Amino acid sequence: MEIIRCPLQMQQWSLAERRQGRTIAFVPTMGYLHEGHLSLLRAGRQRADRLVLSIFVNPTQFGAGEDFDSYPRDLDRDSTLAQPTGVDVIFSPSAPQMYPPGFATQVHLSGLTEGLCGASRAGHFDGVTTVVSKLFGIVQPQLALFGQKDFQQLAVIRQMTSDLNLPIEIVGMPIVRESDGLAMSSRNSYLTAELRQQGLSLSDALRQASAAARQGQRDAAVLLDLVHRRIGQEPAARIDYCEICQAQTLQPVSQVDAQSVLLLAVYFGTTRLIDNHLLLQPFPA
Ligand SMILES: Nc1ncnc2c1ncn2[C@@H]1O[C@H](COP(=O)(O)OP(=O)(O)OP(=O)(O)O)[C@@H](O)[C@H]1O
Ligand SMILES: CC(C)(CO)[C@@H](O)C(=O)[O-]
Ligand code: BAL
Repeated sequence: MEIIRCPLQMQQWSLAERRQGRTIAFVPTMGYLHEGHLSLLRAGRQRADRLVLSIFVNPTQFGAGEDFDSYPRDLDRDSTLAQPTGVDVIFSPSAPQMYPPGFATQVHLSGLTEGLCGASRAGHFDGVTTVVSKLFGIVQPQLALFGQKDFQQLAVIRQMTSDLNLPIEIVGMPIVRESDGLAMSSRNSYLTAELRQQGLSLSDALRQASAAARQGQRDAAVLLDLVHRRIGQEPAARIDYCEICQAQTLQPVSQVDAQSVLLLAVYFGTTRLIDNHLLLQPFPA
């Protein structure tokens, strides 16, 4: 496994592999790896000849006052975790290598980016679409894998890839959870034991709403009320958003059907956690 820091060197590596007729799968991350990331890597390993992981805490997708400075970073730890999955290259550039003086381009997607995380994190998705466009240009993958935990991000990347005619297959992967249901996230490392316990209310609320929907309750307002009441039991919880949306358009719905997804973002103290579930699918045990 090689660690490459220079974008040009990464691109040359990829172009050489492609000239040899080899396919490249790509998993973009911000590092501090957990089983969610590793599941993407294992799936990528099975689907292509070469596997590239990027680790880059992208400053442009963090707003003022967000956790860019405190975001966990540990490349040695990440290398140790990534190696057994069969990663060929970890691409880990610095911010000045990605955004040298004079950098002036922004990729902006309208519509899908406007609600949910886009509404509460101004400029976030411009940062994501711009950096992912750059990473795609540098890594030159045929395939890129993203987690459904970042449901809106996956929808945005799919549309961007289609709108820009990028010859890259976007693969969405299921949410990996801890045994008690908490969705894995690098940000879980911020939580005290007490806040982590309260954070379980996210998956618990999704589970309860899914059970109610599958038992026949299709009124979105009733299901959202159930979620508010469950999360409201936690003293440190502050709901950022709680919406039931159509999975492709991300527009709110009033009646639940097979395409309805319940999306949550909740602060526990200063830590913001996200989670979601397609309501009529059984919630994982
Ligand atoms: N629990 C998970 N299951 C599946 N995929 C995940 C999970 N958590 C993150 N991913 C995916 O890993 C990729 C990289 O995400 P990122 O590095 O931001 O990790 P994260 O743990 O979500 O961090 P954060 O704390 O920023 O939410 C994204 O495609 C994301 O959807
Ligand atoms: C896709 C991504 C790596 C872009 O910085 C990031 O948003 C993430 O980790 O989900
Ligand atoms: N997983 C999305 C990256 C972010 O929160 O900025």
